[in-house]
Amino acid sequence: MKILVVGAGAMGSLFAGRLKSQTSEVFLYNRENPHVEKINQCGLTIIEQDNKKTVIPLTVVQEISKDYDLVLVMLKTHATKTVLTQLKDSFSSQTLFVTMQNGLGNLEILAEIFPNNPLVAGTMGSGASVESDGRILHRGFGTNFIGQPTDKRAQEKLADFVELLNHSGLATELADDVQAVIWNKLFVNLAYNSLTALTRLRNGDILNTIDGQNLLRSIITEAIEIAEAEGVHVDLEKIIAKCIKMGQEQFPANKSSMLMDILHKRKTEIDAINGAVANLGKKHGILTPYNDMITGIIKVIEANYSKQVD
Ligand SMILES: NC(=O)C1=CN([C@@H]2O[C@H](COP(=O)(O)OP(=O)(O)OC[C@H]3O[C@@H](n4cnc5c(N)ncnc54)[C@H](OP(=O)(O)O)[C@@H]3O)[C@@H](O)[C@H]2O)C=CC1
Ligand SMILES: CC(C)(CO)C(=O)C(=O)O
Repeated sequence: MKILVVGAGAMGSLFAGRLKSQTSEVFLYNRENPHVEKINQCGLTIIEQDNKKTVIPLTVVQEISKDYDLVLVMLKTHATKTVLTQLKDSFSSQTLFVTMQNGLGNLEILAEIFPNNPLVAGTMGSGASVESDGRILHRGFGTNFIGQPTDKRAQEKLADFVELLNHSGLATELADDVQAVIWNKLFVNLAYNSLTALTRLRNGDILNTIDGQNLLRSIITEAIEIAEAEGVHVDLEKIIAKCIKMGQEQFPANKSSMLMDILHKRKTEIDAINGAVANLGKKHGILTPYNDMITGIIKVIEANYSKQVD
């Protein structure tokens, strides 16, 4: 099975690097940048949990041939439309697209670009950050989940893909209720991504203070009301306890993807995360003051990077 990972940042590098230990038929796509150049010259270095380094030969391509069986989308949500629209004609209608990006609306973006292809969404429990060009820190160790495509051939491809991920050490399960999976991951991102981006802390450090824990609780509580209004049923106390446990055990040392965007003065995924909850609140007539304020503050930061005072 020939696999293309689109987006060679933290997660694209991690997944492609791990898959490469199982199959030679994995490629990464990204526009040229210093991280990409370093991978092509020296291989990808993954710094693992025990700080052991693995160097994996990988190729990051800028040209795509038509014969990819499966495309794993590892872009930031706001880049998906632009990047995949540019590449649109490079794929056959049989290619299975898998998005495991954070936030709401990812499958819908793919469906707009590839209305005739098999598509499936999922979530990542893994976590990583690009530490320097060609080097990533692997610091998130939860389970990944992927829904089931309707198409029979796509189901077979996905089963092979999930097997490769599991053999590569990235624990991955197929999920029957992909909406529940997406919302469960959203609760995590609503709290950790926004709070780490605003405080410049690693995930686990949000939990060091009662104030941090209370903020996590307030942000998630608001979102649970929205989830219910969208037909997704969740138990408030169970979800909050689960999010805290994950922050303590699965990814405490990770620098969240939104923190990395803020540190590198890039656009964040706030619109697909806290902004999406705030928008759904408006749709359902439910107040979401915490998510509104967080979205507003992140947007003010994004719009004023060049004016920041050190
Ligand atoms: N990091 C983490 O721990 C986790 C992240 N996620 C999710 O995974 C997804 C990917 O995140 P992550 O890997 O952290 O993101 P990164 O920012 O590290 O990587 C994104 C990649 O997309 C590339 N890209 C963006 N725009 C373009 C473009 N126009 N053309 C070509 N390439 C482009 C970037 O290249 P360039 O640098 O040149 O712009 C970069 O290599 C996100 O949805 C995130 O929320 C989920 C779980 C954990
Ligand atoms: C789970 C978490 C918070 C790991 O850092 C993540 O999904 C992210 O950083 O985007």
